[in-house]
Amino acid sequence: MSEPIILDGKALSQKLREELRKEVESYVSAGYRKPGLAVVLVGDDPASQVYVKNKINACEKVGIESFFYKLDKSILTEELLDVIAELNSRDEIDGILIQLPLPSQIDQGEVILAIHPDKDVDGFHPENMGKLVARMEDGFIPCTPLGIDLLLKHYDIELKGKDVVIVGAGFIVGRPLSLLMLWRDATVTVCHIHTRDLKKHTLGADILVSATGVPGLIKEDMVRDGAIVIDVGISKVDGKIVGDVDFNKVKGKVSAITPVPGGVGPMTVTGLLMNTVKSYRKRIRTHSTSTMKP
Ligand SMILES: Nc1nc2c(c(=O)[nH]1)N[C@@H](CN(C=O)c1ccc(C(=O)N[C@@H](CCC(=O)O)C(=O)O)cc1)CN2
Repeated sequence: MSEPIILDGKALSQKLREELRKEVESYVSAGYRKPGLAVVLVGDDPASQVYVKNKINACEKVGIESFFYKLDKSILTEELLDVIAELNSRDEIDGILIQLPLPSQIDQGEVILAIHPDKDVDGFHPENMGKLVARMEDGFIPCTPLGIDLLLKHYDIELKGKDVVIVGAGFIVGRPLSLLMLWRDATVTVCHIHTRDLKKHTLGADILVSATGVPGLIKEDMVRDGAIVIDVGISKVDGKIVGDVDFNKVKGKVSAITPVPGGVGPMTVTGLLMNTVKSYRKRIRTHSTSTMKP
């Protein structure tokens, strides 16, 4: 097999973020306020701290103002709901991001329901998940599925009629991605912890997506010759960031593959920026008198 195409999420992110930066700049030059994103981190999980820092830095580069809330790990659901109610009511905030996972005493479902669907730039609120099912363009698509879709589109990878196999049925990636791939007219299989013969399914994939966080789960003999492999996993092994896919062996068999790092991860952050600007565009159109600079 010849060398695979490396699906470079870092390079595509740079291009898309530059386009967003120019768009934001044009609104601000026309007298509008900057877009605003509230970033809420509860507790001190080291990986979450890194992701939040990356998101805040990325916001700054495209001209989105971020409002950072660092809350104590012992905070109660009701206290977090109060913070969200305040963020829902603030005009200068277009998007609310609650970094997941939350500490175990917090009711994650209640928290997601409390975010106003128009500011739910993570796309996790049932109204936005419903819009994904209903194929309504005005909803927010969760950031990792959105990032994967943009990456596939950029590399002209056709989805219609393709067999897409997703390993991992989590709330953040696997489940919403399955809906998005259906929207794109793919034939979708979702494998999970109770799947009996994982290899039987993965070998049937034209496009294989793994989102489990189990390093090295996807081995060479589980991938069909010429398949496209999207690795969403991020784990640390011996101080190195690795994905779910045994990259060095699998890359010899496939036609295209995402690296870790530098593949889906940066596209997740780009998806968040795109959703925030999408919310901003809509909100400055509907509240243009109150959002114009004096
Ligand atoms: N509210 C949310 N919480 C979480 C989400 C989410 O979409 N919304 N997704 C994941 C983590 N995540 C975003 O928050 C995320 C993970 C990884 C990356 C990334 O850029 N990874 C880099 C490597 C970064 C490193 O140095 O560790 C890469 O792959 O190149 C961005 C975002 C869980 N929580």
